Amino acid sequence: MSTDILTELAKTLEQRKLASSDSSYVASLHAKGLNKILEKVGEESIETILAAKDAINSDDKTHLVYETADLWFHTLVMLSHLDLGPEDVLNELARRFNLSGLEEKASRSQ
Ligand SMILES: N=c1c2ncn([C@@H]3O[C@H](COP(=O)(O)OP(=O)(O)OP(=O)(O)O)[C@@H](O)[C@H]3O)c2ncn1[C@@H]1O[C@H](COP(=O)(O)O)[C@@H](O)[C@H]1O
Repeated sequence: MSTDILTELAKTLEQRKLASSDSSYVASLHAKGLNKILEKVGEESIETILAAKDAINSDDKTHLVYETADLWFHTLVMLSHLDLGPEDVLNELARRFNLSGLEEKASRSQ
């Protein structure tokens, strides 16, 4: 489920590169260009940091999850704009995980 949604969302983001910017937020970001997309990544990063600071003294971490989703979403738009996708980042994380030997340790402990 979790990686499926990344894959499906990435497909939609790719399609939005060719869509009209009138009715699509993502198409409007692509049309405005990389600097606008990076501006959004920066804004969402700050909002995520502030939400994390609030979350430390709260039982309700919903706002932090919401802001993190905004941040992940805008980084996916950034990757798509540069002809990359979530699989590139997931492959890199998998490479690091395998390098560290954690995968082997995790399967032994199951
Ligand atoms: N997951 C998202 C998603 N998350 C956040 N957002 C938008 O990201 C924006 C970020 O919030 P802000 O408050 O900063 O936005 P804003 O003030 O409208 O933006 P700016 O004018 O500052 O750029 C909001 O407009 C949100 O609606 C998203 N917009 C779209 N998606 C997905 O992308 C798909 C394609 O979207 P469209 O291109 O709009 O069809 C959708 O089906 C969704 O699955």
